[in-house]
Amino acid sequence: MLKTIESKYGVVIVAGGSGKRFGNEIPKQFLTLNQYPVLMHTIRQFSQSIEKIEIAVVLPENHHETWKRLCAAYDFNIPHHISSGGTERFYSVKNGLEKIADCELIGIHDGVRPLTPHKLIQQCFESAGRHGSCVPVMPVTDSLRKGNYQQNKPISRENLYRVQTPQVFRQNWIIKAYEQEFDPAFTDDATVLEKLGYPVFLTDGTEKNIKITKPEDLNLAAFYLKEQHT
Ligand SMILES: Nc1ccn([C@@H]2O[C@H](COP(=O)(O)OP(=O)(O)OP(=O)(O)O)[C@@H](O)[C@H]2O)c(=O)n1
Ligand SMILES: C[C@](O)(CO)[C@H](O)COP(=O)(O)O
Repeated sequence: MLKTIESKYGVVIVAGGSGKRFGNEIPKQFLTLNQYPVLMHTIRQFSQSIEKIEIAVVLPENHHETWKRLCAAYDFNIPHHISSGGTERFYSVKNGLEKIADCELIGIHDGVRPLTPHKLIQQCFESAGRHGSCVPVMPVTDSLRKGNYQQNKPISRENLYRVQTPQVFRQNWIIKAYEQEFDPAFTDDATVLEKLGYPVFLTDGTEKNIKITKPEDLNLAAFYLKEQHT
């Protein structure tokens, strides 16, 4: 557990999406993974990593009742604020940020990354405390080609990274960044921050920090959890 002493840390956990690529009627963040809904695993990882962390959870507008029912059914009582998702992840993050009071650092995390290790969460907050921002990444390991099936060419994978969350920032930087107009080039929070010229510091992520995007990812997450307990 990272003890925050006088500093205050917060996290916005975005779970306001509908999960089109997963293709299930109930969005993937509410599906069961090893006895608990995905989103409960995610929230628990943060509450167990950082002492007294303030948590804001963003849910689809039409699923507040679903979440209320799940919290009651699972006796889930980790304190958290709730807000509603927007049409883009950008707007969901913006809504979540409004719920977090004054603090030094804010993390932003995908609700569908339920296996983020405590150590990685702590590493991102510690590093953002030193550098102002911190984003976990994994080096690309496959060979890469750019183009289409008929015409394509190899491109170097040197210095290319896959980006994960939690992405952690000084609160005043990220609040200011999210005051910008939405830009389709905003694919994560680091892209929002750096449009204002703030530096993005990287740290090593982990393969286990998977994002549940398609049904096979839920199976992989279950496999990782089983492995952890054997
Ligand atoms: N308007 C949105 C879109 C996404 N998210 C959240 O951002 C995280 C990463 O997004 P992704 O995996 O793309 O989730 P979905 O948008 O739900 O999936 P899809 O793109 O397949 O529809 C998820 O926790 C998702 O709930 C959100 O809060 N609000
Ligand atoms: C924020 C993110 O998880 C970093 O990899 C990713 O950009 C989310 O992308 P998605 O297209 O919304 O899944």
